[in-house]
Amino acid sequence: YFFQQIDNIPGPLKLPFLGNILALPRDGPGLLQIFNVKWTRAYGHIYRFWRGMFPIVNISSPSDVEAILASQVHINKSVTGAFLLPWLGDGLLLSGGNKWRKDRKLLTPAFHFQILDGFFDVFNRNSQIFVEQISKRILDENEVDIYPMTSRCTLDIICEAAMGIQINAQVNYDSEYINAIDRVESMIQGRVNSLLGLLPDWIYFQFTPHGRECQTYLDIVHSFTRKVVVARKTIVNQQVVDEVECDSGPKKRRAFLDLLLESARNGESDMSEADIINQVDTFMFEGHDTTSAAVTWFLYCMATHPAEQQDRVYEELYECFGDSDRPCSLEDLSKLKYLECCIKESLRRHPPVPLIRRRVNEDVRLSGFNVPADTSLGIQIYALHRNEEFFPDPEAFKPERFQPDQVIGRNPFAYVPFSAGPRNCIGQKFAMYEDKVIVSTLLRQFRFGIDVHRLPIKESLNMILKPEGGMPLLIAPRR
Ligand code: HEM
Repeated sequence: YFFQQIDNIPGPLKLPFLGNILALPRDGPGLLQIFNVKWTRAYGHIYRFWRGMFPIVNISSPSDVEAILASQVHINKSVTGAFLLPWLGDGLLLSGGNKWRKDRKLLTPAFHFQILDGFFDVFNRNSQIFVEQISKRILDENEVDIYPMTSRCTLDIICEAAMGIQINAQVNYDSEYINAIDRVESMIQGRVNSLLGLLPDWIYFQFTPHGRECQTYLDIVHSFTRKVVVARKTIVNQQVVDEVECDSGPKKRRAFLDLLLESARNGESDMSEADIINQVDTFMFEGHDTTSAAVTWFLYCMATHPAEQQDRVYEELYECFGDSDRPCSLEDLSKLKYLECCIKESLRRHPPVPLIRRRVNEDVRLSGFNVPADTSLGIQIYALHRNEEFFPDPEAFKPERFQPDQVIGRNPFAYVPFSAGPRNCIGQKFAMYEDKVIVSTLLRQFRFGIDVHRLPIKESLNMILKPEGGMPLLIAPRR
């Protein structure tokens, strides 16, 4: 019954046992094209393919996306999420059922509006260091690959804001952790879409060179996060907790990690040390790699549209800040309406999370097909955001699509860069504030351009949508 229902859904011809695995390209740009462009054009907004004997159904129409994301039933991750377990464990991103519900409830207060207000000094200080690093680099480099720099800036921010630890990755540039994360991500992606994905973990990690190399990088990542937890635990045990001024007077800023450590210490949660480390691995990854991709693609959009959109954003910033170098506040952000439209349009064209994975918990009808329980689903945000019915001329960068009058009446599930429904991004507000502070600080100081011979920069399908080969930009000081 299961196989028959799946094969009712259109999709590419499959081979016995191997399914379509041999048709999948090895490289990220190739994978992005085949899933989001080639197969979506050939078979429509719902299609199936076979990873060996395991079927995967990819969807990209707003009504199907709504049926899954808005549901309280289909909240578990698909079996392909299991490939991430050796890295992230069952932290918030991968856990399911009651564990996920309990953890989500515990962690939500760490991202409350009033708490986020207290992080502006962290956002501003690190953005300023970013400006200083760029200023140094442009003294003797024509082009600057901005991507590794944004990764270090966002890593510094998540470590300080959420973990309460300063690691100064922007200044001490050689970050073994960032390099290891890059390798782990692309090796996992390489495994999922190749014959290696058909091997169980114990064979893959012990007996294949690919698996052994991946394990080396996983060890680097885990030893880094363990150090972060140990360092913060020492501080929390000494009762040294940062204080910040909030509207309602001085308030304790409870770094996300403090919340985990304190609730475990006071017996308010049953989180073991291993559980805490899984959450830290999850938030360190989700909290820095996504925002760094968002900032990088935004700067790409500005660099490729210098005269119209970039100048208009600068004028808006100038109106708000004039010539001053003062830090950016929450109140300033509410005035930067055009900047917000540009950020949203950049998140549409280049969604940092291009694919969400779910397991269907009970039979569901999608686009007229019965999709049986236990099917692995891929929600293709990248293809969804390029649906011409909702976004005509989808490849064009048109920030006006997000002006209030244009948004009215648009299906809210046509645009979901932060996902939606009960398992939406817990860090959405944090990410938007951080993104706005970083890019507004950079654009107040520099004008961004790009050598036309570099165009287009290819997008690579990984867990995060990354620029293939980096993001070399031409950067000139404004003043
Ligand atoms: C522009 C930046 C960001 C984007 C585009 C983004 C996008 C997303 C998306 C699409 C999901 C759903 C993933 C899925 O269901 O598989 C998600 C989940 C999540 N995000 Fe983000 N994210 C961003 C920033 C952040 C930040 C800054 C944090 C932490 C501080 C964070 C933490 C998480 C966590 C923990 C989840 C899992 C939530 C759950 O399943 O309950 N994200 N994010």
